[in-house]
Amino acid sequence: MNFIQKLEAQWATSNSLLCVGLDPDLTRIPSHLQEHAEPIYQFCRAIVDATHDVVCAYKPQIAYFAGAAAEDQLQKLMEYIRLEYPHIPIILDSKRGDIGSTATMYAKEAFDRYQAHAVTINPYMGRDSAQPFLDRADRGVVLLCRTSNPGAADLQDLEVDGQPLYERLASMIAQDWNANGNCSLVVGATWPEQMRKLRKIAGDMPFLVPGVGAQGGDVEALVNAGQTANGTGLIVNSARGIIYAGSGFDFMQHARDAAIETRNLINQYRHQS
Ligand SMILES: O=C(O)c1cc(=O)[nH]c(=O)n1[C@@H]1O[C@H](COP(=O)(O)O)[C@@H](O)[C@H]1O
Repeated sequence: MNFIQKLEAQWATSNSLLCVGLDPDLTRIPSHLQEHAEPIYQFCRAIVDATHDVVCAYKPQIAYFAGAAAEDQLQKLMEYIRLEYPHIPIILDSKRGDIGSTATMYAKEAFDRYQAHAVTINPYMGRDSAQPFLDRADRGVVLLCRTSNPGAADLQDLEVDGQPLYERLASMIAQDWNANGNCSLVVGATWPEQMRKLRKIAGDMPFLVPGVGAQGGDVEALVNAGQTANGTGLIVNSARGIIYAGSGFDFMQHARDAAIETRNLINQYRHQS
């Protein structure tokens, strides 16, 4: 089963388009976990156990692990999820992008070392920088297109022959780079208008949509703009809004409640398949 098939199966069985972002900041992890030998792993594992039946995917962000010299805890977490919840796709968020020979090593890192089902990459270095990832037909390649941050327009909206660069990129990916059918696009929740146009360009290609919760994206607007005809097509990511919903001994329950609330809000605006 390739990444897209796995995602489609999980969309259907979970009835959820919610992806919980695993961005474990040591300064925000509940104090009772701080003394543990592996606080980041313990925190993320508890969040996963509390939300596994509410999500379509998990997205660990590598910087939160690498910045704390805790890549071993990321590896352990990925193993845990694969073993306990093998049906849930894991998208490793590492936004890699480099010349082909180095990109080959980054693909190895994501798909062989961490055994991620999919990885985020930055495609703005061009096709050859994405190729080592695209060649792994069984894995997903999630390419930055129109990002959620306030500065997204600075470069991504520059016009090329009268069309914004991010739209050109989306067409290129849909018509050419997606030969193995393993591509998805990152489209920020904060830009529903742009998302609507991208949905027309990209057909049913899945969109990873960060920016709800802490970044304030409008769930109704994004679901209306980005869902496909069967009411799927979206991996709606929220990290801080869910994982830090509570900070005491019962942080898992608060995370679960926040995840259920976000899933239900998303579902409210979905077409019925
Ligand atoms: O690739 C991403 O996941 C990503 C792309 C983007 O355009 N904006 C964005 O926020 N992200 C990531 O999505 C997560 C958002 O986290 P919260 O704002 O806490 O929900 C972070 O891990 C970001 O690195």
